[in-house]
Amino acid sequence: MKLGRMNHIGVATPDLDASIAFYRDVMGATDITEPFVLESQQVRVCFVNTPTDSGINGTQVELLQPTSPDSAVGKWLEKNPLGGQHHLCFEVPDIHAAKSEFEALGKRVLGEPRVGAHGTMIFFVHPKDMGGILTEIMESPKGAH
Ligand SMILES: CC[C@@H](C(=O)O)C(=O)SCCNC(=O)CCNC(=O)[C@H](O)C(C)(C)COP(=O)(O)OP(=O)(O)OC[C@H]1O[C@@H](n2cnc3c(N)ncnc32)[C@H](O)[C@@H]1OP(=O)(O)O
Ligand SMILES: [Co+2]
Repeated sequence: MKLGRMNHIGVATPDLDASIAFYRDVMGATDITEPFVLESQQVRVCFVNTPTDSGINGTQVELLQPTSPDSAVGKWLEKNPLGGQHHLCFEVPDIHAAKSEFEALGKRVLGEPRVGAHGTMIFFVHPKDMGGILTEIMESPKGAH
């Protein structure tokens, strides 16, 4: 696996609107997307866009509020009620090649690739195989490579 761009840091929150206010009022974020529900992951989600020198394509903070207590984020919040860093997401050019490479290294890929919040395919690798960090692998948007 060749490490790609860090696309986003997933942050779980019990209150998405309060987290949006925090990033806007405390952190000075000026570009926060409208929240939407992603049923497949049982989350309400939005992105805090961080600026870069060139002004484009900064790493995002992905704010996640569970829509069900039985979801992955819901269960995580049960153990971490204040919320916090939930996962890191790296881009790859080819999602299926990346999956095969992780599996060949004995890493547990959690389910089949599916469409993520950016409209490209994603999968997750088990935190216990990744130094304690739940890792999301995301196919880059077309034209990024
Ligand atoms: C918005 C859409 C999408 C995107 O496009 O960006 C997303 O980001 S969706 C994000 C939410 N979806 C997911 O997280 C899916 C993948 N996650 C899972 O499949 C599960 O959460 C899990 C990682 C397999 C854990 O589930 P489970 O085994 O049922 O929970 P446990 O509580 O028993 O955990 C076992 C073990 O792992 C530790 N753990 C769990 N989650 C994390 C985490 N986020 N980071 C680090 N470690 C984690 C947990 O503490 C347990 O450890 P021990 O207590 O030592 O046993
Ligand atoms: Co994510």
